Amino acid sequence: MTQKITARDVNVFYGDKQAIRNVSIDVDQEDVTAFIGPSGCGKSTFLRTLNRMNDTVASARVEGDIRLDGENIYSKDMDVVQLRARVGMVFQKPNPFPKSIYENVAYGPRIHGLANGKAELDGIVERSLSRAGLWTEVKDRLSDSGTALSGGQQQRLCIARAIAVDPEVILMDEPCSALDPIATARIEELIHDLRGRYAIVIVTHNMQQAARVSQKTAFFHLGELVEYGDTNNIFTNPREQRTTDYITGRYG
Ligand SMILES: Nc1ncnc2c1ncn2[C@@H]1O[C@H](COP(=O)(O)OP(=O)(O)OP(=O)(O)O)[C@@H](O)[C@H]1O
Repeated sequence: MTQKITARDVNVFYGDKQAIRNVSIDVDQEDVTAFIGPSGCGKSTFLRTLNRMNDTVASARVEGDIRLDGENIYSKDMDVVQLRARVGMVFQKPNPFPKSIYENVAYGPRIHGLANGKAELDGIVERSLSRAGLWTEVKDRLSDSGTALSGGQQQRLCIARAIAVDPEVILMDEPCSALDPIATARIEELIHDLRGRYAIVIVTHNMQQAARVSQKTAFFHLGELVEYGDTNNIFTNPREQRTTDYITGRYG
C-alpha cells in the first residue's frame, strides 16, 4: 500500500475552541477512506485540513504535520492553488458555477494551463465528464447551464470539475446528503469506478454508505480519531467501546 497522505499530531482550533485533537492517520493511494462519527465530531474540519480549505476560515488554526507524497502541505513554499488542484474537493451541496456545463469543466484546466488549444480542452472536458459518468447524459447540451441539471447530475458535474485538473486525491464532504437514493447509488458506483485512479476520502453520516464504498474507515468522536482500520473490521469487530456504541446506534 502506498501512503498518499500522512498526517501526524494534527490539532485544529477555531479561536480558543479545539475541534481536532492529536489526529494521526495515513491515507492510502489505492483505497477509499471513510470518515464517520456523530455530528460535530470534527470529520469535516479534519477533511478540510487535507487541502488547506481551513485557510479560508479566519478563526481556524492548524497545528501538526500533514504531507502529500512526503511533501509538507503547510510549508511556506506550498502553492495553495496548486495544492487544491492536486487535492480536489466535492461538497455536500452541489455547487456548479452559474455557467455552461462545458465551462464548469473547462475552467480549471484553462486556468492551470493544462490544454494546448481548443481540441485538447474539448478532450479533457469529454474525458472528465465520461469518468464522472455524465457524458452520455450531457454531450448534446454542453452549452446549457450547469445549474439546470438535476441534483445528482450537478454533483457528478462537480466531480467532473474536480477530475478535470488531474487531481491525485479527491475529498468528498457528504457528497450524497442532498441527493435522493437513486442519485446516491450512482455516486456510490462512481466512487467504485474512480477508486485506484485517485485516492478518495469521503465524509459520511451514513454508516451503510461507509460500509459500501470504503476499504478503510476512521471513526471520530469529540475531535479525536478513536479508531481507524479496515472497514470490515470497524463494522464487525471494532476494538473500542466508543466505536461499538456508535455503529450499534447508541449515539449520533
Ligand atoms: N467555522 C467554524 N467556526 C467555529 N467553529 C466551527 C467552525 N466549523 C466547525 N466548527 C466547530 O468545530 C467542531 C467540529 O465541526 P465539524 O463540522 O468539523 O464536525 P462534523 O463531524 O463534520 O459535523 P457534521 O457531521 O455535523 O458536519 C464543531 O464543534 C463545530 O461547531
